[in-house]
Amino acid sequence: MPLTQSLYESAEALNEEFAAEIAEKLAEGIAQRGRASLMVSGGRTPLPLFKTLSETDIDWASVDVSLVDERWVEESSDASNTRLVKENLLVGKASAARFIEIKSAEADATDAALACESRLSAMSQPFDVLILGMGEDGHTASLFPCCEQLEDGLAMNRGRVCIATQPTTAPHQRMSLTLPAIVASRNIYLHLTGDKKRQVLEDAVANATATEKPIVAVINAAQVTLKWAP
Ligand SMILES: O=C(O)C(O)[C@@H](O)[C@H](O)[C@H](O)COP(=O)(O)O
Repeated sequence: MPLTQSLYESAEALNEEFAAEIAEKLAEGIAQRGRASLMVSGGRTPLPLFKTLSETDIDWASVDVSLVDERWVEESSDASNTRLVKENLLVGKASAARFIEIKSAEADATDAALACESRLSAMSQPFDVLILGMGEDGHTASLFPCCEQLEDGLAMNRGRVCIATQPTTAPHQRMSLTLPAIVASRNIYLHLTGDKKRQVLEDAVANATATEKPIVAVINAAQVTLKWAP
């Protein structure tokens, strides 16, 4: 599948145009199906986009928001993607959106995966807009090249929407959407900033297998739009 590339001169330009495009796709979903779904990634890259989106005119009361992946930590932790989203996206105009929690009280995310799938099933699926990030090791969502659960995460025929993963090269157990749940989404974006990540992506697409660099699994299976700025 081809990777559509939207390259911007600055992160500010990217945020403005990307937020407007997300607004348009969510409005389409609401017009056609009554509600729309927005799946976001955590990490540092989306922070300025969250701020722009939170002030964008969208019928937020008709939007369900959740996470592509979560670190299995308390919401009070700085590493919590839930906290990041609640403090930076679900504020201002976007505070009217409904947030579907990925994290729950179980100590081990493995014991929480089926209940998490059931909460996500309340959202309009396939997801209208899904935004991925990527690590410099080629992981996306919490599908890490090093994790034992990668085969399960990439399997297209096991009927799973999310699984627990345990990276060995990054902290925290995770909950992650699986490849089939990601690639079923209506509009899939890969949001990257900086030359280094663009180089990692180019090298991965040219030279790596899906298990070596899981971002390749997504690009091979779906139409993905890269949103990149320096
Ligand atoms: O919770 C997470 O860790 C993610 O959702 C993860 O997949 C992230 O998108 C990449 O690790 C990039 O992270 P940065 O944006 O911080 O570089």
